[in-house]
Parts: sequence; C-alpha cells; structure tokens
Amino acid sequence: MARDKIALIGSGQIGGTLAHMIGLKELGDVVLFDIAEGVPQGKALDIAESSPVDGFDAKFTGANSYEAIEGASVVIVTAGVPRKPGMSRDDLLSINLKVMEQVGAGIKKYAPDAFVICITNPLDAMVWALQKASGMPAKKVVGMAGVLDSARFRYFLADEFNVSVEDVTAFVLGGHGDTMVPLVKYSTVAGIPLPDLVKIGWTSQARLDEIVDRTRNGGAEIVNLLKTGSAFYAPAASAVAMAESYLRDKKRVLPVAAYLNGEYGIKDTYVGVPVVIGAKGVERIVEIELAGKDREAFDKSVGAVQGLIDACKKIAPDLLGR
Ligand SMILES: NC(=O)C1=CN([C@@H]2O[C@H](COP(=O)(O)OP(=O)(O)OC[C@H]3O[C@@H](n4cnc5c(N)ncnc54)[C@H](O)[C@@H]3O)[C@@H](O)[C@H]2O)C=CC1
Ligand SMILES: O=C([O-])CC(=O)C(=O)O
Repeated sequence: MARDKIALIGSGQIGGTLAHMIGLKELGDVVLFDIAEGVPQGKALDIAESSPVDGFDAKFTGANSYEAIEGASVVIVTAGVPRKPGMSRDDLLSINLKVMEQVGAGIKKYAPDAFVICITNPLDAMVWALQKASGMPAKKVVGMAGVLDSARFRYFLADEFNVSVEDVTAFVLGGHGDTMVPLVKYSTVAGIPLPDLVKIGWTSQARLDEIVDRTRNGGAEIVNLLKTGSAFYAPAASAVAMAESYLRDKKRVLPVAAYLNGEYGIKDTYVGVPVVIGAKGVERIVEIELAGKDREAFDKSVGAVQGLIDACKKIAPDLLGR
C-alpha cells in the first residue's frame, strides 16, 4: 500500500516537530511547506538524516510552492505568527487571517480531499476562516486545541494525585482562549469523577480550582517561560493524535474545534466540543448535557469566539461569499 502524504503548511517550531513525530510514528511521507526559503528544505533533510538512526521509513520534502502538497491525505496548518509575552492569542487575528486566506486557496487548489487540521491562533476563528477560504466540507476541516488543553489538565491532575497520566481522563471544551471550559465533572482518575475524589479527601476543591486555573493559562505559562514564541511539543503531539485517528480510522473521541450548525444551539461557529474522528473526518459531534455553571461558562466562551469571527467577517467580508 502506498504511503499517505501528510502536508505541513508552516515549517516553524510546531511544523518541524510535527514532521519529526510523524516520521517516528511512520504515519506517512511528509511535505514541509513554508514561505521562508530553505527552512522547510533544511528541516526535511535534517529529519530524513535521523531516520537511519531511529529506523523509520518516510520521505521528507521541503517546498515553497503549493504544488508540492498535491494529493495530500492530511494537511496540518501552523502558518502564521505565534504570540510573545504580554500578547493575547486574539492579538494575532488580523495578521494570521491574511495567512489563512492564502493557505485556504492553496489547499483548495491542490489538496481538496484532505483532512485539514488547523493549529494557527486565535484557533477557533482561524479554523472558521480557513474552512471558508478553502470551501471544503466542514467535516473535513477541524481545529486543534482541546486535545492540548485536555492534555495539560490531565498532566496537572496526574501530578497532583501522583498517578499515571494514562489513568487520568479530562475534557476541556469551548474556545481556545482565557474562557476555555475545563469540565471537572467529566474528568476522572480511573473512571472516578474529580468531585468524588474531593469527597473522599484525596484532594481539595481549592487545589482543583488552582489546577483548572493553571490549565486555562497553560499557553501563557509556556510563552512567559520561552519569551520568543509559544509551546510546540505538546501542540504537535496533539495534532498527530488527531491525524492518526483519521488516517487509521481509529474513531477516537477527542475534544476538537468543530463546525457547529445547530448542535449545542450554535450556528456557523467553530468551537471545542467532543467529536468522533474517523476516516470520514468528523463522524459525530457528541452533544453532552451542559448545565448550570458549565453551560454558563461554555456560552461565555462561545460568545468570545463569535466576537472574533465577527471581526474576521469585517476584515475579510468576501470570505462569506466563497
Ligand atoms: N491551537 C493551539 O493549541 C496552538 C496554536 N499555536 C499557534 O500555532 C502557530 C504556529 O506556531 P509556531 O510553529 O510556534 O510558530 P513559528 O513562528 O515557529 O512558525 C510559523 C511558520 O509559519 C510560516 N509562515 C508565515 N506566514 C506564512 C504563509 N503565509 N504561508 C506559509 N507559511 C507561513 C513562518 O515562516 C514560520 O516558519 C501560531 O499562530 C501559534 O499561536 C501554538 C501552540 C498551540
Ligand atoms: O498560548 C499560545 O499562544 C499558544 C497556544 O495556543 C497554547 O500553547 O495553548
């Protein structure tokens, strides 16, 4: 069987890490694309030269022309700019919106059948713009954020309880910003919901509140440490999990920025909800019951995302006509 082709639009910190992880997992041949000349070619060659050491077979190509992505099964988009300390993700909106318009046109022309995973921030608004610019079916265009935010939540919880990360499940829904919604009720240690663990005295509500807060600020914590950019190892690992579920038809249930057209009472908006990812893309949107404070927090987060989408519509009104 021929190998899948995986195109990475943007060959910066996340793009390079994605290429390496995809190679190590032998998920397919990789095309690194970037507007910076030499960078995708250099990273492709460097990773290819590591393959005999680690024993993986995959082709790595660097390119500055969209033709190179022709026929890709999966396209992962990180093109654009990351934030620096003192900035919010939303500050990137107008500059990265222009990038999404170019990238959407390139994917539409050369890889219209691909499964597209957007990572560029501000995530929910950028994946909305990318879907409009590419004109591709919404089931095949998703945003990566919830897997990362949930992984951070899981890691902090495993550390708190001093248990394996494998035994911690967590769901973070809503937009990928300060208003994201870590769902305590649906997060567990070996199937035991967190509120029950407070009841039996394994942790306190105050500690849980601190962990929820740290999760919400997980991106900024890394930006403030790195100073020159933002997180890239965990974001790349999260997008690879999504790509793998599509390519291997694993049907994983993952929190993903998906297009809502009536689900959760929301229309024409991308926001983080649990979905099943399989060979058809988003195969199901799981509508869990959100009540009380969780619903309030989710609605607030959706409102914040819709504000950013409205800003995109003002800056690039022609996106709606595509
Ligand atoms: N959704 C999420 O959970 C996360 C999102 N991000 C976002 O991902 C994006 C990428 O982050 P990094 O890889 O760290 O940034 P980076 O700056 O290392 O890489 C971005 C790359 O995009 C390229 N680029 C810029 N304009 C382009 C265009 N028009 N066409 C093609 N390539 C273009 C640049 O040359 C650069 O190589 C940022 O917007 C960042 O905020 C970062 C972490 C997590
Ligand atoms: O915080 C940022 O700018 C990058 C990001 O989205 C994250 O790491 O969650």
